[in-house]
Amino acid sequence: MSDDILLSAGNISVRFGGVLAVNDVSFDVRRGEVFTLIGPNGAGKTTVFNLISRIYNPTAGSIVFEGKPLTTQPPHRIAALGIARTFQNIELFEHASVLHNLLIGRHTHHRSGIFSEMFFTGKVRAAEIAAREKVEQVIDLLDLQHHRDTMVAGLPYGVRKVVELARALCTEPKLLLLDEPSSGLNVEETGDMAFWIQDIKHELGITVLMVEHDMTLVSKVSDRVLAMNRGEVLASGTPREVQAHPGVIEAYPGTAEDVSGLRREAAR
Ligand SMILES: Nc1ncnc2c1ncn2[C@@H]1O[C@H](COP(=O)(O)OP(=O)(O)OP(=O)(O)O)[C@@H](O)[C@H]1O
Repeated sequence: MSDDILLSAGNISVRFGGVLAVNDVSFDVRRGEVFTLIGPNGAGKTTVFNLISRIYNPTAGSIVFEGKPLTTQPPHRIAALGIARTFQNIELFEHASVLHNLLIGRHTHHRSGIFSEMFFTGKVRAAEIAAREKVEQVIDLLDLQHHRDTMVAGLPYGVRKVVELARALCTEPKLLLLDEPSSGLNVEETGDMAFWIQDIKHELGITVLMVEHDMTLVSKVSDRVLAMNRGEVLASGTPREVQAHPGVIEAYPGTAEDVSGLRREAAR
């Protein structure tokens, strides 16, 4: 596997009873890029995400991360390997402040041994200082200073999405999985989200693998796109190439709006 490939999925399939949710799908995610999975509802995008986070096991195929097989790793090792994710439905501690959520997020992924923690050794102190510094850096990057001491439950939905993104970044991932970052956001908030994703790529150099429906966001931030339908790969390439692909436009029978959105983006 070439050095510039961070994650490689080879001929992966997943079957749930009679449903072949993912059927012989292969793709590579290059270091430093934003790679996006698109496709109509039920295409298999979330299942691919859940394979990478080790929530599911593939029925067939392999996933390799930094040259090592990922599918032999237990789910709790994923964060330590350098993979962080956000969820379609935000998962944060509602009754803790933004700062605490970020510190907890950081802490659960960077544990020292029980002995060092009990005696608060130099190593633990250094880790605590590093955690604080990282959290402050992320608060600055995502412009969350104003909300740092606010309880998550009291924040508007759009800000909570940014906090969830911040929590994932505090673990200093090599690969960030974003599950529908624009879901529930209005147009202006989606524009802000595009801006944060670009900053994460350019300023932190983090590779992003995203599932997203909003084609404006997809076109703005993605280097490459993989379109899926009914568990299979329909097309892959730049956002423009994929959106102009006849099979992709055909696969969006849902609403006229979806299709015209795709055509509009492809024509830009
Ligand atoms: N745990 C499960 N058990 C049984 N079937 C499942 C499970 N997870 C997903 N599926 C099925 O697998 C197929 C792919 O679903 P998946 O959620 O991956 O699609 P998706 O592209 O993420 O869709 P959406 O855009 O609606 O989130 C669907 O037919 C779905 O019903």
